[in-house]
Amino acid sequence: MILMKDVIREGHETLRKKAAEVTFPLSAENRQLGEDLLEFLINSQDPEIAEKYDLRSGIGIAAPQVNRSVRIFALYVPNDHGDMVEEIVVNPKIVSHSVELAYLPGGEGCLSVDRDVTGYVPRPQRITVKFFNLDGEEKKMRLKNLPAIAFQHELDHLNGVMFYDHINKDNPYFEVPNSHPLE
Ligand SMILES: Cc1nc(NNC(=O)[C@H](CC2CCCC2)CN(O)CO)c(F)c(N2CCN3CCOC[C@@H]3C2)n1
Ligand code: NI
Repeated sequence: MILMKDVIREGHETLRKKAAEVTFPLSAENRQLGEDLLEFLINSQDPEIAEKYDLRSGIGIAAPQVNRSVRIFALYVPNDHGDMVEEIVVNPKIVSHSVELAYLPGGEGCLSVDRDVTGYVPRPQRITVKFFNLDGEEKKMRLKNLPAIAFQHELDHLNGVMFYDHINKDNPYFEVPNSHPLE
């Protein structure tokens, strides 16, 4: 199982690399990696397991964060209806996105960042994405609000981008035009 000791922290060069696409059929290790990433999120949201193994709670985690520079991440995040978006995402692409932006009023954090970095991270509020599952089947999905923000945060990790790269340097709480806080 993935533990916090396996999560690399800012300053590690892998976090700033562009991760490589994977080919199908997946190697046993890449399949196992995808499963381990999702298992970490589920464990991290279970109060007993999280406490027992000292896990920080997560709704997303990307392979580069455990020092594997491949285009795989996992999501385990509630949507607006409280249903869990539970996905192992391989070779993702955003195919279209809304003009409207959204941001978390409390800002974002990151399992690879051991400090509070304040400020709004404006991202498209709605996205249409394509990716493959572990079996190489292509999936197309429309996401909005928290699942959309999480997907984009994880996709950033595959491109060596950290959430604070998006924060306005001059005014971290700048209300980007046409952006809405997610309550
Ligand atoms: C917003 C939030 N961020 C949590 N952590 N940070 C993360 O997931 C980082 C990724 C997120 C940061 C902003 C968008 C993506 C990890 N990142 O570094 C991966 O690249 C949470 F844990 C969390 N929730 C709300 C839902 N709750 C359901 C019940 O269980 C607890 C859970 C807590 N919401
Ligand atoms: Ni992160």
